[in-house]
Amino acid sequence: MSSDKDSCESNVTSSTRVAYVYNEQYTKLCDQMPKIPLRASMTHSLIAAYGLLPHLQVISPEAASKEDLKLFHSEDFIDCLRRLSDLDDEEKYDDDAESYGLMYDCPAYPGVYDYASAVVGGSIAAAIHLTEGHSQVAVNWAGGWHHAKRSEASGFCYFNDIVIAILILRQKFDRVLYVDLDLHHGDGVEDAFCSTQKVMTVSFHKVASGFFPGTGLIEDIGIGRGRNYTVNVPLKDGLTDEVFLDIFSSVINRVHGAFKPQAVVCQCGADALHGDPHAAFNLTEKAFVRSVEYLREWDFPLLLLGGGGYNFANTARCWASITGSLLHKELPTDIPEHRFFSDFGPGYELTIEPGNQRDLNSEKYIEEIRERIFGDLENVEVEEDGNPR
Ligand SMILES: O=C(/C=C/c1ccccc1NC(=O)c1ccccc1Oc1ccccc1)NO
Ligand SMILES: [Zn+2]
Repeated sequence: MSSDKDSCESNVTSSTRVAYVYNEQYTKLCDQMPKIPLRASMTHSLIAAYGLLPHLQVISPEAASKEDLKLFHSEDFIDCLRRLSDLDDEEKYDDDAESYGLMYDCPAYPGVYDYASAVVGGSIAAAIHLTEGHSQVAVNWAGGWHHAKRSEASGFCYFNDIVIAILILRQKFDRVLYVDLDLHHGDGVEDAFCSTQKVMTVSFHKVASGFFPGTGLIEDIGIGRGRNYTVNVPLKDGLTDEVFLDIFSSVINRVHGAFKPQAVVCQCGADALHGDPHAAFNLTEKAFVRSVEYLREWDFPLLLLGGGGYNFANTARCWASITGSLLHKELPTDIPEHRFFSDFGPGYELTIEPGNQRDLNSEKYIEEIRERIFGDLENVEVEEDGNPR
């Protein structure tokens, strides 16, 4: 029985409610990630400054247990990260560190285990919220670490919260679709599910010689039973909102028709935005907002995660815009006064200017990859009851 609160609250049902992973300690932990200092707080503060919190169902996460982490990661890798995390910086790395990727891009800084297991706990809480039917959409902007492998940290990713969240969704949903919007190929998630028909991974990313991680070529379509259930959309520098949304909508439309997903996970890595130090694509927040709106129209349980994004103000702009769109709230263009207001200069506006780099994605190139992917998807046929034809 709804109380006499204003009407917009009373007709919030599980199908319109948006779950939002947050608590103060969680955000403070995520702020400590050396590559993205304070980004978690900047994102949360902007969402709060736009008055969105009262319309969200805030879910407070607990750190993932070792059992949770073992759903995907090897025990020796987990133990190594735990051990190195407890050392202070002066201690020398043990020689295992390198074999587990815990050097260079993924230093095992003090407390990294607490950060990485907290983030997995956030994505687990969001996934469970969806399997229990409490809401149709759940968001963990601190998650999305798509490069982490079973026994190896990679590309600033320690534990793969996405793979573990998908495994939890699979406990209830027979077919789960994973969509990766990050500038980089979602290799860790693709590797985890490349040989199964139960999870289709679709990654849109930059491919160029020497660009990390170097995988995600159009001819990589999965192996064994999973053949044709991996989709890679390799793109070039200068990508615009229009070209992206055109290839995104046509590919996702075919994926939907062929794979008939019952739940969707979307990684919204914001390093594909104009203004990111990777300086690759010309995208604005509109590419992300419209992509998520497209996925939302199917009205399947939808889990949204963050990921890359190293222009922190633009990343906050993008994820706040998506959050507002999920709530059908038009956010005023002027950034509201809040703790990080000064980071949003010189324009202090929510919208991101499109980049003007030359678009190397010719129409011919886009048509070639679209036709190739459509052809591969012709081989995907699932029965409504989930068995392959
Ligand atoms: O964002 C990523 C991975 C990025 C990455 C992985 C391995 C090696 C290099 C990487 N990228 C960079 O270092 C990189 C390249 C250009 C501009 C900013 C970059 O990141 C940062 C991020 C924060 C601080 C310094 C550098 N995956 O989604
Ligand atoms: Zn990235």
